[in-house]
Amino acid sequence: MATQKTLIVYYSRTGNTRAVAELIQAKIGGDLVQLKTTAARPKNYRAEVELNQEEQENNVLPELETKIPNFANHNRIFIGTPTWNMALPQAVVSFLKEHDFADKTVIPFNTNGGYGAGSVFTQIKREAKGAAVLRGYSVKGGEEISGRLLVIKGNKKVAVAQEVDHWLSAINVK
Ligand SMILES: Cc1cc2nc3c(=O)[nH]c(=O)nc-3n(C[C@H](O)[C@H](O)[C@H](O)COP(=O)(O)O)c2cc1C
Repeated sequence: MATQKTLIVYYSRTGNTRAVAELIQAKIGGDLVQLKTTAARPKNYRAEVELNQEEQENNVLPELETKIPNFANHNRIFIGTPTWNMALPQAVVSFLKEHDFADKTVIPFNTNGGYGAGSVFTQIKREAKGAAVLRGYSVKGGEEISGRLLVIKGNKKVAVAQEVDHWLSAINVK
């Protein structure tokens, strides 16, 4: 079997999805990349909720500042994303549309405010054309709406690390 070159790409506003990405990297290695948009996002939560909804409704694809020059060299791509308005943040849609996933293995993961992954896994599956998309992992992260930002830390982080281990074993990813 060809050697696996792993990329762990994630989008994260308040650090929860990043925390999961780091747990995955600690477990199996790989290159860790945070997606950032060229234009600064609103700092204010309500303003981000509104801008995001507008972008989703109008299929706006925010330009990404993050470029991954050696993307083609990776055959295994983890994609981490929060749920925004029960769907993907449009920056993650930009990333999916900008890259060629043919013959790659894609492994999605998600954090959310308690309402679940929404459509993020089905959207990733739809956009990552030609990829084998493995079963994703989803966990409750922050609730910025109630002022809870980064919660995947301390004991919760230990528990999430165990769940990540079980998930990776179950999908046979080493
Ligand atoms: C713009 C925006 C929209 C959100 N929409 C949802 C939602 O529809 N459902 C949900 O469960 N959580 C929602 N959340 C909460 C995030 O999914 C949750 O806090 C997640 O852990 C944030 O990940 P991060 O810390 O990596 O940014 C939303 C957060 C933001 C900022």
